[in-house]
Amino acid sequence: MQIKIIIAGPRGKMGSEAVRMVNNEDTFDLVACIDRKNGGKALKDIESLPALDIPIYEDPEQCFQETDADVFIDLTTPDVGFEHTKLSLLYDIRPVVGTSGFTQEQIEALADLSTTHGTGCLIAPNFAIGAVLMMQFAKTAAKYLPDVEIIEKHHDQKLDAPSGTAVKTANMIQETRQSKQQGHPDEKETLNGARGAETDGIHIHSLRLPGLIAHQEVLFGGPGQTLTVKHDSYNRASFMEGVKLSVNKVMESDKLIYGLENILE
Ligand SMILES: NC(=O)C1=CN([C@@H]2O[C@H](COP(=O)(O)OP(=O)(O)OC[C@H]3O[C@@H](n4cnc5c(N)ncnc54)[C@H](OP(=O)(O)O)[C@@H]3O)[C@@H](O)[C@H]2O)C=CC1
Ligand SMILES: O=C(O)C1=N[C@H](C(=O)O)C[C@H](O)C1
Repeated sequence: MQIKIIIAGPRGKMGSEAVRMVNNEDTFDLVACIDRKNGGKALKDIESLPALDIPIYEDPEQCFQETDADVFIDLTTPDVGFEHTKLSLLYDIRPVVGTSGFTQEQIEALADLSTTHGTGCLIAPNFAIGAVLMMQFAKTAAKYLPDVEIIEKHHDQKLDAPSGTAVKTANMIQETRQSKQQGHPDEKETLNGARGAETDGIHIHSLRLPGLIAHQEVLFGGPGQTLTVKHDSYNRASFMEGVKLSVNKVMESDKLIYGLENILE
């Protein structure tokens, strides 16, 4: 069976990689794109993209209304991605969302909409299989070594901090770790932010530098020992196996799935 796909953000770093991946998959058909143009070149003039003989929409609602599609892939920005995903569910087109930076409330709202419509939806904070394994190993380690800090490092064009991966890692750690405040009870920051962001006592430090792609270390400490679980993405192709798997799996789902670990066999 052919899976008909819409992509939003086709000229972006991830979106352009997804366009190439979909074009190279025999069972996937790219049927439309949502692209705001943003005063830049037309999609057809972007050398790194394959020739696209499909409708390109600026208005997402018009795209969902007029396009016969099975799956919608969003790789845009947090605010826009949330609106796109809502609309896609309203039109019963299954979203696969890589866009990060959604709040917990937004994810819950999308889960409700997905269930009400019986339309599958997959939100993956990280599509790289290695990153998912890193999160799972961290979840296991936290059971035995509950003192943990997360360092995530990304390219300097990233809009959201902390990364979706870091937030998801903290959530997964909370599933096995007893709630605790870490560090000295009397510790004080002499420079605001020195101890990073904090959720349930877990500190998250976000680094942004040119040259980086997507990297994370989860550090655990116990008496006389530390353990580091680390993952690096060196290019955006690292995410594409996960996008492929998500497109196939969302076709079989009638509710929202949050995290690639829930579809890995
Ligand atoms: N889940 C995962 O594994 C991964 C997730 N991500 C996430 O994916 C998202 C995209 O990342 P990345 O590709 O690096 O970012 P880019 O900035 O390269 O791409 C984002 C694209 O979204 C487009 N866009 C912005 N606003 C709109 C709009 N109103 N309508 C249509 N398109 C719009 C931009 O268009 P324009 O060019 O005109 O500004 C741009 O092309 C981010 O949220 C990132 O965190 C990234 C990597 C992996
Ligand atoms: O913006 C990125 O690049 C990435 N964003 C995702 C996140 O916020 O975790 C996934 C990956 O880290 C790359």
